[in-house]
Amino acid sequence: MSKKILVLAGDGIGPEIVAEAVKVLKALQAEGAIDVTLEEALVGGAAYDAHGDPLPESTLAAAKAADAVLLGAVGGPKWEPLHISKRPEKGLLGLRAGLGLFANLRPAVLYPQLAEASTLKPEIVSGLDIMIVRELTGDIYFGQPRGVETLPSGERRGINTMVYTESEVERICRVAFDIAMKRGKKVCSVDKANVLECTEMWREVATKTAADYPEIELSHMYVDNAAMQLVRAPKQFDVMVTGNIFGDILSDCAAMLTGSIGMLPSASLNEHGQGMYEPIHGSAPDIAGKGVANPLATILSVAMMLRYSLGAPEAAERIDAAVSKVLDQGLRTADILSEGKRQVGTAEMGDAVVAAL
Ligand SMILES: NC(=O)C1=CN([C@@H]2O[C@H](COP(=O)(O)OP(=O)(O)OC[C@H]3O[C@@H](n4cnc5c(N)ncnc54)[C@H](O)[C@@H]3O)[C@@H](O)[C@H]2O)C=CC1
Ligand SMILES: CC(C)CC(=O)C(=O)O
Ligand SMILES: [Mg+2]
Repeated sequence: MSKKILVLAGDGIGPEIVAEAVKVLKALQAEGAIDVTLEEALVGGAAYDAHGDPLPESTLAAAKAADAVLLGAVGGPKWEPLHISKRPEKGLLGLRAGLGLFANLRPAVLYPQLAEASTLKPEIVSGLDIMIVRELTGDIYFGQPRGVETLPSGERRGINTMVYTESEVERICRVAFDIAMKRGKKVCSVDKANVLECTEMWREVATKTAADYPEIELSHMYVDNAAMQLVRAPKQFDVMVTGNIFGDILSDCAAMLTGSIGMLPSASLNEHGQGMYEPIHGSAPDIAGKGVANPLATILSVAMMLRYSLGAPEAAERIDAAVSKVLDQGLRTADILSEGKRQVGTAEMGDAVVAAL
């Protein structure tokens, strides 16, 4: 039975990097390694331009009907003047909420070939393999009340609210504990329990949930310390579990441990195993249209898709191996270029991965 993949290229570098990931999918399809049907739709700024809505009903319906969604990125300066309800980012958040994608998995792995591309000393990052588990449908990104009001004095007041229920915290912690059971059995829960009551509850629920996982070594860390520790000694971490906004920030921070944000894939899963797969970076308007963006995070997101949602682990392994092989060949996009390596553009990097499958 052919698996349906909805392809949402989005804005900025999104179409460029998604085109390379689609090349990989089509190559595997052509040799019969996978059986997938690709459908395209608009999301983000591209959808707003065409339909006046960053997440048209037709796109959300197609996403709900798909076995998996591949998303490039959304956003850009063109749409920044829009009311926030029409911003491209609302399309992305609407997909996450609409599909119930509460569990965002962000692996930060340093390929040995990129040790010199990291801004940190090789001995600090070599062998790095962290999984950041980010809760994706709660927190201040979705909390109410929110917005900007005008006070009687005439000045404006902006408000956003960090909100979590015990069940939302328990649910994401169980995802993290289950993942850790297949890794190093260590979970660091990141919060700001010394200031924010919401995350004080987070810490209590994480501790309570861990009682069901006696083999898991659970620790807790305040988010400011966690950001520093990620740079100081990142290999102390196995699995990190945290809320939406802290996970957003810490995963970009972790990106630089791997050499570039252009290397980090992600999987966003709901309770039914359906997922949306996207690089953790954005639409990179500063390099959009130049053909220089690194497509590897998006290609590695396809490997996560094949592993987590499409039941094709062998094909996923082939993609991971092909990426490693291309790096062994010395090919580098500008963001991961180092002395003695050959610079290639987005399309050439995608072609090289296809040839290495
Ligand atoms: N999932 C999504 O769709 C996300 C969307 N955004 C949106 O993207 C737009 C730009 O946001 P920024 O803060 O600039 O973040 P960004 O992640 O797009 O770019 C940050 C920096 O990383 C570089 N970069 C990102 N991806 C790269 C790649 N694959 N290869 C080489 N270099 C890469 C960019 O050139 C830029 O210098 C905004 O509209 C923002 O809202 C931001 C984050 C995630
Ligand atoms: C619109 C943003 C929440 C996207 C983002 O920064 C992310 O998901 O990492
Ligand atoms: Mg982010």
